[in-house]
Amino acid sequence: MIRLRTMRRWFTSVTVIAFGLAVLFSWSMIVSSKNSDDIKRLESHASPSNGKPYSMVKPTVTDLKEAADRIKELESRLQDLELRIPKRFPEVKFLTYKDRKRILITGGAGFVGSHLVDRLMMEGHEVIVVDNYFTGRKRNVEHWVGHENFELIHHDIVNPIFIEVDQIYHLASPASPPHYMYNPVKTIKTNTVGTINMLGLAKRVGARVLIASTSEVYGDPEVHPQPETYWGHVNPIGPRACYDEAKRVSETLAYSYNKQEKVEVRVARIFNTYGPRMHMNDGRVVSNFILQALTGDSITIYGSGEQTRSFQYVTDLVDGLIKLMNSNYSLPVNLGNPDEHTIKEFATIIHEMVGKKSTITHKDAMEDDPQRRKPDITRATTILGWTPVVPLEAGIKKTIQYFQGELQRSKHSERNLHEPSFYGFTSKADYEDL
Ligand SMILES: O=c1ccn([C@@H]2O[C@H](COP(=O)(O)OP(=O)(O)O[C@H]3OC[C@@H](O)[C@H](O)[C@H]3O)[C@@H](O)[C@H]2O)c(=O)[nH]1
Repeated sequence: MIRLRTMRRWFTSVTVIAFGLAVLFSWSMIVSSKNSDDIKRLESHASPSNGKPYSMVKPTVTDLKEAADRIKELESRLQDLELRIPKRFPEVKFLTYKDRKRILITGGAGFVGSHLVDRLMMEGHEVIVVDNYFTGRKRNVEHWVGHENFELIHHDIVNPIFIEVDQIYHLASPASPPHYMYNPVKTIKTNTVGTINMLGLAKRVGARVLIASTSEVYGDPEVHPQPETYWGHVNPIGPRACYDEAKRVSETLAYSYNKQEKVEVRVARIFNTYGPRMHMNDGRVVSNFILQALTGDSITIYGSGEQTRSFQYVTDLVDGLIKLMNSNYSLPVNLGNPDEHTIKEFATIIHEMVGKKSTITHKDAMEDDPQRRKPDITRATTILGWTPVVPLEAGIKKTIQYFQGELQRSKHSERNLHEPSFYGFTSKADYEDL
């Protein structure tokens, strides 16, 4: 597939260049034949066919000048066309055949998935993204489209897919409460039927699978902070159950395939994560508060604001996911930043950092909203040697800048919305900044 696309790109470029050259060639032929007719006439001192005197043939020089200008114009148009064809990609490492892996990322066009794509691509792996674009966007990965190590497949993993891969990061699922509650049955299908499809694929091709689970498997926890050994406190028929319970089943499926079919599994329990490429309509607290503060709307706290969350920046999560996938550890691992804040405090932080004159207001509490959440990351630290490194302030600063850009873009026309090709890309320099 990758070769076919590369060939198709080359074929298109060659066709465009050939077409341009053909236009140039025919133009110069017309001009030169016209010119040679005139020269012949000049040589034979004959009058032009319209019977005008010899002096009237002189404008051919002007014709030639016009032709030269026209050729220049065509050449520059051709250059413009050529410039559009070859694409500049972020720099990727070269890996030998032995070290390079074929990696499938379900939900790879989403917020977390696309950052993982960037890291794995830059490390020199072959990356295949499968996404149904329910919450993911092509725009998140468009800077890789056309790269020989990259493949983007529009597919819903609720239906089986057959491809040869070494590793599968199974990230596909809506993750924000309003999104997963929007179509609860679909959320359950994605995390159950979709997970079965991925585990089945892993079984057939001998791939290792990492399941993106969640802190929501702990429900409204009665143990604080939450270690992986805690079994959780989930309301099985509440509005969050479609996500919480489906993720719990997803974990159960992983360990059942491991036990019965010897599929190698990894389970990451992901805590609240934020950063660039979050959707403007994501609906989670980080994007809501930043957008409200930037636009001068009221910052809306659901309930008292005494509930707590611990926020991790997306690049820290990506580090943890890659470390976990490549470790020898198969039990669940919490990935989150233990820096805990009440939602009230968080509203004040955003309010101060954005520096606009929004007011902070309260709305009704969400049903079954977990009251305290903070990961115990002892396991990740001791087994993976992983700890989050991005401080809240640095991460929020980057996220504010990103949403400022999004607001600017949404003011522009639809055509401009698709212009920047390195959208939300975290370069090496950006990592050093954090
Ligand atoms: O505008 C808002 C949005 C949210 N909130 C509150 O902020 C807290 C965090 O809410 P979010 O919607 O960001 O995320 P939640 O913690 O409820 O769920 C998240 O948990 C971890 C991940 O697996 C998922 O991304 C998501 O399910 C909640 O207490 C919520 O009620 C507000 O006060 N105002």
